[in-house]
Amino acid sequence: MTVDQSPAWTALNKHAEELGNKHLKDLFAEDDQRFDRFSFSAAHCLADFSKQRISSNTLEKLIQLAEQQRLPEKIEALFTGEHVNTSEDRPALHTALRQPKEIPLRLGEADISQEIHSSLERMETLVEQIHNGQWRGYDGSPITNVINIGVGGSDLGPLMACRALNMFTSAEIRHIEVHFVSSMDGSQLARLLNKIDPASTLFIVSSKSFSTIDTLANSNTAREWLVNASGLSSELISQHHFIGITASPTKASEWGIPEKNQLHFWDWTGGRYSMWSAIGMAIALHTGNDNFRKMLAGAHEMDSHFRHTPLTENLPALLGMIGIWNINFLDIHAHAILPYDGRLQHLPAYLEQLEMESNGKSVTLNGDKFDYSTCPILWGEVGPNAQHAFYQLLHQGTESVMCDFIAPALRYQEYGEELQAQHQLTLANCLAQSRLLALGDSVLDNADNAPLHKRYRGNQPSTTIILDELTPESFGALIAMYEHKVYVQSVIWEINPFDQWGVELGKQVATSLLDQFTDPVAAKTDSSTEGLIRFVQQQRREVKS
Ligand SMILES: O=P(O)(O)OC[C@H]1O[C@](O)(CO)[C@@H](O)[C@@H]1O
Repeated sequence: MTVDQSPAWTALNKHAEELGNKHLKDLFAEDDQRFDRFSFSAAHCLADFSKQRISSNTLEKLIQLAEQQRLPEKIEALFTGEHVNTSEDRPALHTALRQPKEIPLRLGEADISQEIHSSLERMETLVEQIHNGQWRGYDGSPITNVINIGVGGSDLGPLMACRALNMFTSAEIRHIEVHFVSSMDGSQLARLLNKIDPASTLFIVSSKSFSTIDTLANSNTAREWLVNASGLSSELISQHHFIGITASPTKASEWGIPEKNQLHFWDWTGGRYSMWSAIGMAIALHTGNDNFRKMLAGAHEMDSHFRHTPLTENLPALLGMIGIWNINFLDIHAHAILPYDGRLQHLPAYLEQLEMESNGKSVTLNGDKFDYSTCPILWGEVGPNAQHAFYQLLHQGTESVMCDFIAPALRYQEYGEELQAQHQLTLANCLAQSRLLALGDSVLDNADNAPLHKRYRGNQPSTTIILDELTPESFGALIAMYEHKVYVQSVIWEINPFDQWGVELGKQVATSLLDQFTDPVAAKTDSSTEGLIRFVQQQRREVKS
């Protein structure tokens, strides 16, 4: 029996028939305590669910579904290292990466807490060497530019964190600029190589597998650039200019990263859950080791909340379960991520991978196909900019969309009044948008008289997440909250959120197509692919002649 045939699911279906058509403006009119009833806080975050299309009864029924799916036991299984990643037969222990050293965690014979902390300390030593100018380029220059080469989980987390926590970078380490290169097309790399000095540039090759073609292509180009600039061998260049961060040390060595320049993490760290491991080195380089540790501490705070708080007040559990309500019972399949703080500009892209690569699945843990919906389509943008781009669709389009509004309560405390006023303006916009999305033009007195093209129907559900301030701690907690939300949903849908088989075949097909560009009689494909390759070849011939 799949979950959609279970008693708790059936009860929610019935409840959705009764409540589902009720407009948010009526829910607010009936109960002026909605905010108190439906907002919860923990670990620097307040989540206001009152603008979701829920009643207390909805939450009770969602909790019953979570209990029926044994969520509390599954949470414990995650933290204690059970093999929750069934298709790859291993644990998913990202929570262990942010656990304080004193708390032991046995995995088989080993206490992995010790291993994790020695890796962290080794990373910190390298970071210090780079910060204090001890690490030198091939001509003795200290390092001033660091380029993280990685993609997906080996890029998005560190990139997001560096932008989010930029203001915490102290003056002593500002001389190091950290850049990110991910795309295999080479555009980011080409732009950088044109303007930086090879002798003072260090590359961090971040790749769990050390076999991702995007990352290897960029790394090969980078090494070639250094070899050409220095006239030295690639071995010597690798000694001074390449650090490898990986769970596949043999492959890193084969590529040419000397062992002393390698930092390792573990196959039980999923790529998109890895910014807490040595993959986060770019974050420590940019914001300092102490801030990296504060980020881990904030995430750990959220972990403890998730592990020990009853479901009725558990932020990640509620966030996940209300998502389930929207997707599976209110039939909403689009989710917008709207940070009202430019420092969180990369949060939407990060969550796109976290949520869609984790839960974009259609087969249960037992390998059965099912009929219910799973992960919705996520996208987003910094809220104030999105207002001038796609909010038209949110307010007047035909699609139901659930939104997450995210903002800090306090900002610019140490700056002048102008910037503080800008923050207030931003918050006012954030609250205005969620209010209008929920209530529609009932916020006006005489909206009924307006022509249809000026009407706002409202009833678009949203959650507002307010951080006390954006700090390394609150940022860590926020991201951990979303990680756990994804896990909660996977437990309900009975899917494995820790594998990503859906990205493998594309890599294989691309490899085989590469031959087609040079050998036109290579294996047959399809008329579109062949036609497009012919067109590219023809363009090349014309340029040559
Ligand atoms: O760190 P790696 O092994 O280079 O992988 C990069 C990314 O590629 C993926 O495997 C998808 O192709 C992601 O899951 C991962 O974050």
